[in-house]
Amino acid sequence: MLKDKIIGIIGVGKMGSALLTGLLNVGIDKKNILVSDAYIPKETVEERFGVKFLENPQLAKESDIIILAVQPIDIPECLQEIYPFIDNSKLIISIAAGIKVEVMRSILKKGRFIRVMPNIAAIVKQAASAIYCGPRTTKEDEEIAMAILGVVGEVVVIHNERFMDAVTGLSGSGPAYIFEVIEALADGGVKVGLRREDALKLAAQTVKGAAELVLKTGKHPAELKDMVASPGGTTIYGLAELEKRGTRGGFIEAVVAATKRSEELGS
Ligand SMILES: NC(=O)C1=CN([C@@H]2O[C@H](COP(=O)(O)OP(=O)(O)OC[C@H]3O[C@@H](n4cnc5c(N)ncnc54)[C@H](O)[C@@H]3O)[C@@H](O)[C@H]2O)C=CC1
Ligand SMILES: O=C(O)[C@@H]1CCC=N1
Repeated sequence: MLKDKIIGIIGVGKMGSALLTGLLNVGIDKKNILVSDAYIPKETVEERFGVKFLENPQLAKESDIIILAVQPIDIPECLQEIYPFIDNSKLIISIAAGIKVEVMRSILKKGRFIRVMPNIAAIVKQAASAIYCGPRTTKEDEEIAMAILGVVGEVVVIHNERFMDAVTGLSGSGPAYIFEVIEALADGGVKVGLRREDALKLAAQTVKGAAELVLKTGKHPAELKDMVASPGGTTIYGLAELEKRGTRGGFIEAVVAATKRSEELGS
């Protein structure tokens, strides 16, 4: 389905380059991918990825699918640049936090829009992504977005755009929360005498293993937690410390705050 389309990626920073690498890794022909970036030099991009580098307007003209992978603040300028080359045959997929389909539509007037939210684990093909298909998109458009995001991880479809901000607060920003957890667990390990490298490996693998258990068993996390905590054992003492410090409430409020910020970015 993607093989006969020209895919243009605007912005090849952290997320744009992860998507580009994912597409190349599943065998999309380099000739069918175009990229642009306002700051990363053409030579650097062409040498690193072997794909054609164009300015934004030319990229928009030549692409069937345009992926916007710039910061939210840069979206309006990008859209102004590509405006003359957008007609209803173009599918525009934005990964920008907060930017609503209607905002893009109001600038470009034409085109079909899909708003998506992947996360940084796209770099290792373990992203948790959500997609929202705007009005006038087709079933094929949805399948295309699923296929593109699918090259970097798991994808869910969201049917109400309002919840894209919630996705952003949870899984879009979420890896950063978990990196702090991993760092803190490793620090704890170092405090009780482990070597830093061992502590970090054990902490990261612990998070990965716990996540796999939730995903593969389908059990509620509380049930899995109970499987770890033996009566009068070590785990319940650790958990009691987390409860004293309101750790669970902290994570809940982190998601709420990031969701609100996503809403602000879009207003
Ligand atoms: N970093 C993350 O974990 C995630 C980021 N996002 C979203 O992805 C988007 C990109 O984020 P990152 O890749 O982290 O940012 P980044 O800063 O690494 O990359 C953005 C790229 O856009 C380029 N750029 C800026 N203005 C441009 C223009 N007018 N034309 C062409 N290129 C331009 C920059 O030179 C840069 O290379 C943002 O909108 C962000 O909200 C979504 C999910 C996760
Ligand atoms: O922090 C941000 O705004 C972006 C969106 C989700 C993850 N990073």
